[in-house]
Amino acid sequence: MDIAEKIEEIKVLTRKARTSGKSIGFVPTMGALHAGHVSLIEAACSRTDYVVVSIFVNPVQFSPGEDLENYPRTLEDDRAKCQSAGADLIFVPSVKEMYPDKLQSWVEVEGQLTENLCGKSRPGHFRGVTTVCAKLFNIVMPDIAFFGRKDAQQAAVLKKMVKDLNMPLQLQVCPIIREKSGLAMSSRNKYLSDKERQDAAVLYQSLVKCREMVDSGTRNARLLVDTMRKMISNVDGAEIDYIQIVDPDTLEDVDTVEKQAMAALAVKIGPARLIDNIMLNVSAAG
Ligand SMILES: Nc1ncnc2c1ncn2[C@@H]1O[C@H](COP(=O)(O)OP(=O)(O)OP(=O)(O)O)[C@@H](O)[C@H]1O
Ligand SMILES: CC(C)(CO)[C@@H](O)C(=O)[O-]
Ligand code: BAL
Repeated sequence: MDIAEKIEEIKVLTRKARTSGKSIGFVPTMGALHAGHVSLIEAACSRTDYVVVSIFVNPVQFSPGEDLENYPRTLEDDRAKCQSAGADLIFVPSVKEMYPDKLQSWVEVEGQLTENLCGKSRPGHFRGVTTVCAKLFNIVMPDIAFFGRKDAQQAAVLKKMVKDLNMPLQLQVCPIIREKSGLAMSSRNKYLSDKERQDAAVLYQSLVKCREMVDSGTRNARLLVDTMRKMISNVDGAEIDYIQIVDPDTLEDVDTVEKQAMAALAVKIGPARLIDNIMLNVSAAG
């Protein structure tokens, strides 16, 4: 496995793989890798011949006051995880390498896709994500890029960017990997104390309850959200940012669950703002 800090090195190595007939898989990350990231690397290895992982804590997707400085950085451990998952190349650029001059060109997806859900409390966040992903896609030129469904809004926004701008790659969205308690794996779980980590299991429990209610016939989104809100509010100190039922493709709010929908939430538990979601399926008969 190679590790490179410079864009030029990545271009040379990926060109070599491409000219020898290999398909290129790409897993963009911000590091502090866990089993969720490993599952993306494994998916990439199973579908493509040469797998590139990027590790870059992208400053332009953080707002002032967010956790940019404190974001966990665990490069040695990350390198070992990439190697054992089967990656071929890790790209670890510096901020200077990615943003050598003041950035004047941005890629932005407009509308509810970026304004609803996390867009409300993280203005500018998705513009930072789409811009860095556009840059990374231009550097790596992958055939397939792999993203996790935990960040479902990010995946929906990036799909729209790729479609709107005819970017020559496919996106594959992979399942959420969870801890035993059901808590979605996340680099930010490192901020949680043992007690907070136990408390945070309520997020998935509330999503499962929501899905069970839909399975047994509840269609009213307000009732679903109220039930989840009550469960989460029982945890001392949990601060709800949002709990919403949305269309999984457009991310527009849904009042009545008549076709497939997504329950999504963001909740602060102690110092960590955590997100999670679940698909709600309505059978033709139901
Ligand atoms: N539990 C998970 N299961 C599957 N994919 C995941 C999981 N957690 C993160 N990913 C995916 O890994 C990729 C890189 O995400 P990132 O490095 O931000 O990790 P993260 O754990 O989501 O971190 P954060 O705590 O900052 O949200 C994204 O596509 C993200 O959706
Ligand atoms: C896609 C991404 C690597 C862009 O910085 C980041 O938002 C993430 O880790 O999900
Ligand atoms: N996992 C998405 C990156 C972020 O929260 O900034």
